[in-house]
Amino acid sequence: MSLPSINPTNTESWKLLLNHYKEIKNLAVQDVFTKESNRALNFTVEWQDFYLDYSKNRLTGETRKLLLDLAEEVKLKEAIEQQFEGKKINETEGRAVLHTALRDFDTMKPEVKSTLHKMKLFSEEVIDGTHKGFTGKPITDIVNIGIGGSHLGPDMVVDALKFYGNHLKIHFIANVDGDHVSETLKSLNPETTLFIVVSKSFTTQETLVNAKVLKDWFLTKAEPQDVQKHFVAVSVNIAAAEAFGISEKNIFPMQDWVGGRFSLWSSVGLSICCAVGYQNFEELLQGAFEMDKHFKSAEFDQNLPVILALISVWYNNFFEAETEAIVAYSQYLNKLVPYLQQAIMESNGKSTDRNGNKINYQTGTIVWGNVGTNSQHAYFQLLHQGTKLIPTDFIGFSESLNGNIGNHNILMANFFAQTEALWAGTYNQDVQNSFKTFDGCKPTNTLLIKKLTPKNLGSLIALYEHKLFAQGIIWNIFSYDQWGVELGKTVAKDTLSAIENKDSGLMENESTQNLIKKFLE
Ligand SMILES: O=P(O)(O)OC[C@H]1O[C@H](O)[C@H](O)[C@@H](O)[C@@H]1O
Repeated sequence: MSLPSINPTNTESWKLLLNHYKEIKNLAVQDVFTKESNRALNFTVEWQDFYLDYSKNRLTGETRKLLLDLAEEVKLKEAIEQQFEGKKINETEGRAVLHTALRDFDTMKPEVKSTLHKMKLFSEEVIDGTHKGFTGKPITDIVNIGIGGSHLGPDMVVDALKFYGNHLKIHFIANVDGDHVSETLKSLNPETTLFIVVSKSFTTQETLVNAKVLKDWFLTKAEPQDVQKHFVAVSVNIAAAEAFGISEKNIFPMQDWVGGRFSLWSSVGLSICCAVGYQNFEELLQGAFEMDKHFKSAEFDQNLPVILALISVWYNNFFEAETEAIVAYSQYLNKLVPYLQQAIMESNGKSTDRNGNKINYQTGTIVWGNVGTNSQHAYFQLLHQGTKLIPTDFIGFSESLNGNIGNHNILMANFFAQTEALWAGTYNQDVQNSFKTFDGCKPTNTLLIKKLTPKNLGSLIALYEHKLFAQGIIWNIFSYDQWGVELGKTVAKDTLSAIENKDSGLMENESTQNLIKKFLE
């Protein structure tokens, strides 16, 4: 059974939404809070430690109803079921999409269970010092070598859960930039460093090149037989990892039904496990599992990922907003946006529909942002008074982790103040100075979460995973392939031969030829 393929613009609800949009697009809706009783509570969803207030949006009860109808008409419910049932919904690659199976503690697949067990035993030995380096010293540093999904997820989570961390220092090498590799090596001692080579395919150029550079560096101080104590791999491609010189017992398997950008829950999360301990890693998974159950079973009008997806479609396809910002008021979530950029933009950056036809409406949004309050002093001017509409998600936590209540109160005062200022602007105020006039009506979703725990982080990540999937279904695209990335990789092989052979003529394009010539000078 394949995913339903329905052009959203042909649905009845889309047509009604178009008319409805015309009616409300120019309304200054700031005063909905005085006009509608219980506006805030009517547009709020409370679930476990999460409180989503989406009342500061340019939508009414009618908008919500029509958007919910749209979700029904494109058969979102059926699509969700197909994903969780393991149907091959990644049709262009003929694969199921089951990152949710990695955290399904009710019916865990045996291969998932055994990999988790292997991760637990290994990480415990590294943390407690039982696992020794080639000179008998315990491990102090871990280097995760991987790129894209084999880097962004672990890097983000290790940083986000720093509070729960132990003595191990985790480093990440993704870029093939040799300067970065050299800078990282400066602080490392081969006797006490563990390298985790993470590549689902074990064919990614950057990762294989970096892994070889690091192995060569290691072998300047150690003997070939010492490699097994210092190099482990995470991959679907066991044979390629073995060919690199890592023995099977040191390879942590993963499955092809786990997409790279959704793989932090798999053995790709080994560096997370080592950084915060297996128990915290399992809680991260538990949090995601809770969100999975919510996504699967909650009515759409109470369903966090579905609500966020529909609001985003409303701005993207009707208001023609091209981008959306995500601003987390927690320094621990410094790397959330780069992580979400891959998850969201690699998934929904598509212009062919599920029937293989060119699409004539907008799909994937451009996602950007940073942490608050830093963002306020950088680009918030554009949110407040620029000409573009930029719907923004605000993510904040009621409790801080280290105390320091004074700072936390100020942080959160800014968090609340911004959504209010963006919404209200100077509406209804007698401002004589046009430069100091703020239109307001700038939409925001506020996600207030009790505390940054591993479990809540797991739920938060899964929330965005499901949001992007729901959007992909509405847009009638395949969210789980990434053919666009492949072309660049192929061309890079040609440019590398042009560079290595010192022959810019190997390239067809005149501009590229000239640039390579200049580079070779
Ligand atoms: O894990 P690997 O096979 O090395 O792949 C790493 C990355 O490669 C490409 O960039 C893909 O587009 C990503 O989705 C993937 O995460």
